[in-house]
Amino acid sequence: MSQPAKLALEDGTVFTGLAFGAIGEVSGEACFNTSMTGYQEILTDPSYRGQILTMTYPQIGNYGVNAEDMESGKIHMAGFIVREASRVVSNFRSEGSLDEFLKKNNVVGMTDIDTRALVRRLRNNGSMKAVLSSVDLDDASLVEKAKSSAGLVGRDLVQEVLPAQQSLWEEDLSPWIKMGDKTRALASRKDQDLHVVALDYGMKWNIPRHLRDLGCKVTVLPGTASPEEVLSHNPDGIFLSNGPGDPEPLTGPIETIQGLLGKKPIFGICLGHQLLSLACGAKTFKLKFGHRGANQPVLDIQTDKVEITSQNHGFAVEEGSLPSCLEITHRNLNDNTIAGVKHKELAAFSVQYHPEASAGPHDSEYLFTRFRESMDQQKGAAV
Ligand SMILES: NC(=O)CC[C@H](N)C(=O)O
Repeated sequence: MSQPAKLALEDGTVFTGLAFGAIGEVSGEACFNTSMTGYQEILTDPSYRGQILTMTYPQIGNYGVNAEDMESGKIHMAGFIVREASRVVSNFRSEGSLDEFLKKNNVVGMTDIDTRALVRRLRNNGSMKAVLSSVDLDDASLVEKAKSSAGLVGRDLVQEVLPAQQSLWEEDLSPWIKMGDKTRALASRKDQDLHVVALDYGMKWNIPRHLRDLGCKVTVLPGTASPEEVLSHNPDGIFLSNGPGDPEPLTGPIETIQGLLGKKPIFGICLGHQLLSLACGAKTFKLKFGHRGANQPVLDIQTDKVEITSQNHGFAVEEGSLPSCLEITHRNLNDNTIAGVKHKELAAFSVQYHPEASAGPHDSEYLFTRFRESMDQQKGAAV
């Protein structure tokens, strides 16, 4: 029989459920994800650093976990909450249960609360600081801890998930992705005729897998690299990755991007999109409860097509602050916020969502092709 666990929000609400995964206590921002599947990719996405995530889908864990579906080397999120953890793990790819995976990664979890009530509270009142504990079960003490916890705003969380050193990316895109998507338009290329430097702020691994699949050699550098360091690799293009937390305190990476703009084609995803926009003079703001899920509709203004996208962000680029050098290319159709921008004169564009999916639909894969085309164009022009 599991022992009890509690989630306390800074507004004084306390949910009591059962402990799951590791026993312990963590603080973080309470948020929710509306994906029905993909919990392993979500858990290992480094952008969740500092957050306690609740899945809205009521039963999680039924297909287990495996060594292939990792989006980074470990789980970075602070805590994980599900309504019901599947008691049965059944899939031919499964190598273990979600409970064991959480324990192995020392991640505190909880099951058996009314996740609908929690999510409704977060949607109505906004994301909140929270404490999840299976060691302290005193409501007043937990609420106090939630109130005095650090929160996300103004903190540099990227330094906690940065790679220690540069590396050459060597993993291919999973054959399951290609097999599962019969409409997949992208042809795999092995030639590595282009070189991309990926600035890693907590990068999801399916991004360099995609770049490699498009025929790019990918050198991964810590996101704190200087413009000189990046350019010393003589890249054909520069990729700006996703990553955790508030983008505004990341002054070093923003200055680096300013030093790289116009030198080589740039493509940014999520935090990379926010940093590119900040480098061009825009501002970012905190969304009320963020966008997290694999079912977020986005309009590509250029083609007038709607794509269903995978998202995980709590901040966004402020429309009123957009400098005249940037043009809006994509909009989130749930709340009309900016979902993509491009530079009007220089080869630089970015999206607030995740074309690499993992987990989620592959509608937006075309963005990798756009990046490849902008590199091909610039390389062709230079010859
Ligand atoms: N996935 C990401 O890169 C997230 C970006 C940023 N940390 C945000 O929450 O908005």
